[in-house]
Amino acid sequence: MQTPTIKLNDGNEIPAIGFGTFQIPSDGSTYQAVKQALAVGYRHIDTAVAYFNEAEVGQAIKDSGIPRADIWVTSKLWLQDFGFEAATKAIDLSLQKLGLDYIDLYLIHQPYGDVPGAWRAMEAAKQAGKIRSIGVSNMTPKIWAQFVPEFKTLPAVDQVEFNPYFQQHALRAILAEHEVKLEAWAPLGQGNQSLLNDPVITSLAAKYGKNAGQVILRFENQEGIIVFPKSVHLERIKSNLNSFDFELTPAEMAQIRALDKNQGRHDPDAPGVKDLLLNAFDVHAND
Ligand SMILES: NC(=O)C1=CN([C@@H]2O[C@H](COP(=O)(O)OP(=O)(O)OC[C@H]3O[C@@H](n4cnc5c(N)ncnc54)[C@H](OP(=O)(O)O)[C@@H]3O)[C@@H](O)[C@H]2O)C=CC1
Ligand SMILES: O=C(O)C(=O)[C@@H](O)[C@H](O)C(=O)CO
Repeated sequence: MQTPTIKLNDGNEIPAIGFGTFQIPSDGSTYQAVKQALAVGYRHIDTAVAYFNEAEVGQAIKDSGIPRADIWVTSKLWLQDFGFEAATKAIDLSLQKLGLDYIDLYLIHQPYGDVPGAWRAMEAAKQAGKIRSIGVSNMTPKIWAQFVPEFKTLPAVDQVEFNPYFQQHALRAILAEHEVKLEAWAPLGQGNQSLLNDPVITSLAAKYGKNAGQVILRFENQEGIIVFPKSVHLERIKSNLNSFDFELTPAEMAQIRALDKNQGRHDPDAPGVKDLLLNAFDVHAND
């Protein structure tokens, strides 16, 4: 099954659904999950240097036998590598770990510190053909206003937390103005049971003969949002992808829109968040 694509503001077409790899360990599990995802039809993989699993992602892609041009690969620059020179080196290192000649989409993973220097390095890498599209992640309206007006190139995406309980209306208005696509991280609320068991979601699932995850992903897709749910279970890997063969009506979309609680698990504007993240993910710990 061919998955739909979404056109970015730089002209590239990204598969609307991909496979997320956060918290899948590098003990063979990432290799196995990505291999299974590709085998069942995913053509878009989301990874990051801070997930410590780029090498297994790259190996699974290589061993899949699928032509490189048919797979969209996203990776991300972590906080220790901001600034022009460090970012330039980090991009080459990610390419090396992935075993790829180019990355389709590369993101500023967390927007703190020398973001302008990192962005210039990403623009240069794009120019050099090492990256096809560049974007940002975890930019709130406040952080967007701090950095993006000075960027020479507009980001193609902002990858932020999004699910029916956290619909990011203020940010979406800004992104729409610039034709920047929203990518949803944690599109299933990281398995949030109250969301998955919400009566609005479960009643629609029963109506369409789908599961709750499929209804949530379909809602997000119909909102024009790019998703990449993560799972290490083959049945879920398959069912999450199989969420494009039914259509929610405008009234049903309105019902899910009404579930918004503007409630996320992560607040990028919170004081001290940069240090918390740096402590949690030290990408040079083993250098
Ligand atoms: N830019 C950023 O800062 C961030 C980016 N991301 C990216 O976004 C991706 C997706 O977000 P993620 O945080 O993984 O969260 P998701 O919303 O994709 O949820 C993943 C969790 O939900 C469970 N799950 C998967 N499918 C189903 C289903 N159909 N029904 C019920 N439970 C299900 C999984 O369990 P199991 O594996 O056991 O099936 C896992 O525990 C990440 O993997 C990563 O690539 C994520 C966080 C932050
Ligand atoms: O998973 C990611 O990509 C992250 O950046 C995480 O750090 C995420 O933002 C988080 O765990 C916040 O609490």
